[in-house]
Amino acid sequence: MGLMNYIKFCPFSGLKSVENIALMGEAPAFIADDLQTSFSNGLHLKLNEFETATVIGNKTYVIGGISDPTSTGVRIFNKSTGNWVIPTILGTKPKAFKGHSTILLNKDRILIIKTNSKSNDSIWFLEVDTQFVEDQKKKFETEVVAWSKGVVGDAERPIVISGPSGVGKGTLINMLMKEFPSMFGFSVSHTTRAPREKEENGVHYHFTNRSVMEEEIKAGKFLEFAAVHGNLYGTSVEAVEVVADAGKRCILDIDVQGARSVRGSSLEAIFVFICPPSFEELEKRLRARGTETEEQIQKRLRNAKSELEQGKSSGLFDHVLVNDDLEACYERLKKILDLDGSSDATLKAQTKVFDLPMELSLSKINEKILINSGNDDRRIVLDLSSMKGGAPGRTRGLCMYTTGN
Ligand SMILES: Nc1nc2c(ncn2[C@@H]2O[C@H](COP(=O)(O)OP(=O)(O)O)[C@@H](O)[C@H]2O)c(=O)[nH]1
Ligand SMILES: Nc1ncnc2c1ncn2[C@@H]1O[C@H](COP(=O)(O)OP(=O)(O)O)[C@@H](O)[C@H]1O
Repeated sequence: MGLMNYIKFCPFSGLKSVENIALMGEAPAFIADDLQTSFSNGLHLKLNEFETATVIGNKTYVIGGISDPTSTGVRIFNKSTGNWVIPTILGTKPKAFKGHSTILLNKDRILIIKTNSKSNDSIWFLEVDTQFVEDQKKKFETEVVAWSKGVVGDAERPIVISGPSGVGKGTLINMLMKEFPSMFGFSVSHTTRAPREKEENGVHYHFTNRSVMEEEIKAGKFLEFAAVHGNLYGTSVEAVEVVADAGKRCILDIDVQGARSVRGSSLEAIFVFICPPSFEELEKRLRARGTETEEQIQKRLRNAKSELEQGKSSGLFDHVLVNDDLEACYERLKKILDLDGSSDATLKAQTKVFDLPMELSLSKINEKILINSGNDDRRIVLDLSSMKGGAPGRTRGLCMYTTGN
């Protein structure tokens, strides 16, 4: 068997069946960092190169093979049934990586630190028993795990803007993006409605068709979705993550149903509802925009009545703004977002990026993870005390710094 190493565990009576399974693999094996943890489970699993095993109760989560695009990258060995399970994997998984170390947090998520990586792409969480994962297990009726990327720095809360068609949401969002280009990023939704003349695919919306979007919804690609004015609209997990990746604060222009779904998610957004000064003024703006047919305008106006009722009375929104005079409304919006008097230059995030070592080991002291490098005196600390968010979005509020040389 040459290179074949085993992670060896106390030879309990259940060992035999597990050993058979372990022998099925062909690739050279590798001893995981969390050997000690695995020992306590009484198992005898063979791991492939670059795989790690983390034990939670009766289940051993084997993470790795992520450099192989055909692999799902996560498999679970259930000690009580003696079976391997390939789970449904949600969230955006990390791009191909090889070496990594893992440590278990609160029995509900595994922290994964990639070796030989940049600090801004080194921290990942595999959620195995969080509220989100539990909800999805009921929905999919399978084992479910969910990836969430760890984001260093106290990323500002995303902003959800809702309001009836023609009230001025897009206009206000454009003003924010223009004045604070490095601070805000727009969550580009998917929609089945036809593009308007000046709309660009991938910029204003990802234009798609209903059957494709329904498939993607089933596959768990969307953070939320809703049928609005006869079309499907939805925010993909990726739309929000792209903005977070760019270090920006995410703005979502979504309807009241979508706002309700986001309220129930881990996104921890600020919810703003925009109202017109009157129904007549709303109708005037919608007609003046000239982007809809008469029939579509009538439908939007009918829907506006219930949207306005829900927006004002549901308690869903943190702030309700009347868009009477545009400039005055914009100033009030900036005040809500703590932007009055701030310039874009001073707001630009300055998070220092550094390299993580080729080899590393992890230990945990209270809310701090110590990342020890094999070769140098440098010690990297990951502080989880302000951790928030999580799958299907990012895990935010992390702090990572180096000590020593
Ligand atoms: N739930 C949900 N609503 C969305 C999304 N994207 C856009 N909407 C809402 O869909 C409605 C119609 O949008 P649109 O067709 O662009 O028309 P407009 O509001 O008149 O500019 C608006 O209330 C948007 O806020 C989304 O991803 N999810
Ligand atoms: N405060 C305002 N006063 C007058 N017209 C406005 C105001 N805000 C927006 N508009 C105009 O109303 C129309 C609808 O605005 P838009 O931003 O497209 O609305 P929404 O995105 O909410 O559907 C646009 O032609 C826009 O220029």
